[in-house]
Amino acid sequence: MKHLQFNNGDKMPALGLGTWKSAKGEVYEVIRKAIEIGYRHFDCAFIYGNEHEIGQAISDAIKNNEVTRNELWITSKLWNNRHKKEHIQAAVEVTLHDLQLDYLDLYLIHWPVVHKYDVSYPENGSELVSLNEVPLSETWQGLVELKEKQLTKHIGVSNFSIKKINQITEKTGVLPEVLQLESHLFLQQKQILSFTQEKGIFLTAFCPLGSADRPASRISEGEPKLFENQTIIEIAQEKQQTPAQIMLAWAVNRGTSVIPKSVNPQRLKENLASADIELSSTEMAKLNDLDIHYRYIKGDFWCLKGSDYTIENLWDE
Ligand SMILES: NC(=O)C1=CN([C@@H]2O[C@H](COP(=O)(O)OP(=O)(O)OC[C@H]3O[C@@H](n4cnc5c(N)ncnc54)[C@H](OP(=O)(O)O)[C@@H]3O)[C@@H](O)[C@H]2O)C=CC1
Ligand SMILES: O=C1CO[C@H](CO)[C@@H](O)[C@@H]1O
Repeated sequence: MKHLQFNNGDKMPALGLGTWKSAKGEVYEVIRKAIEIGYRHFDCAFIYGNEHEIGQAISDAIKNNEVTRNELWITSKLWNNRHKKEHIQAAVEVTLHDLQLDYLDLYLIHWPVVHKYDVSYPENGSELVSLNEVPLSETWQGLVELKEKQLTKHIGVSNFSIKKINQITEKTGVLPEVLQLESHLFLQQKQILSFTQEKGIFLTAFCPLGSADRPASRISEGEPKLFENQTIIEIAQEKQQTPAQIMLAWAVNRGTSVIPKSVNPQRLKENLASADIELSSTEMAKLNDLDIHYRYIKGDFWCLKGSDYTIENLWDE
């Protein structure tokens, strides 16, 4: 498995398993199967509501000598209602308890958005808290301290713009090690990728297959579908691979890590195998031309009337 190597020698496997929407009652078997077929990188989050079951699967696989803790790369994320400095350590401790781990490999700030403490999903602007009140640099400093306490080996951010990364870095003097964001052939994030490469930040691509199983409320009518794209289909046919494998191989071939979600044993295998597919410079050039800057996870659900969050200041575009 290709990997991204950190300054201290730690290696993040280039292809990991996404776990958003992997349902309780189902995800235990999925994780056991994934470990059996060779997955070593798992992308989790408190808000996915399934860390307890994932933890049980990891713990059982370790007890059963199928894998060691050292061989695994486990990411989790701080939810938006725990951004205040006094809440951060307790939040990671809940995640560590649920995952049955002593440390995470990577902990991320999930969104540059703050909710009130008892609000998981805000329904109106009064349930959101301004970044002027709880600045991202305060939350980032909290993650820096978690790393110092060895509760996580690496720290990073998710859904952050270049401007927000610069802000937290200037305030704390500490650069994120990883930026996780939506990236796929229709949203290639070329400017952010060059910024991160210049700074030595690794990029992890989420929704690499277009996230077709998102909640219906987050699907826009007539949105472009990666699986219907002719260039992807033709390259897949020529190489005798599947379209999903071409989408994932593109992400790995351009030096990012990528975290497709699946609960289907056949697709788990297919996706894992894509990390070893080499694409020629001609194939990469054709795929690089498919960018249409189309975002599936729009973030408009945070931009509620009565709050100061807007699409413009969320993405800084
Ligand atoms: N930081 C953040 O804010 C976010 C992080 N994420 C992370 O990224 C992960 C991936 O993103 P996600 O939104 O799940 O979407 P993906 O782009 O990974 O797509 C998942 C969908 O694709 C299907 N699928 C998987 N493999 C194949 C295949 N080989 N062929 C055809 N269909 C396939 C899955 O179905 P099936 O399961 O039935 O195989 C599911 O319906 C998440 O699970 C989560 O861990 C996602 C969104 C936001
Ligand atoms: O990671 C993600 C998927 O689930 C979350 C909660 O619904 C999303 O908001 C987020 O983008």
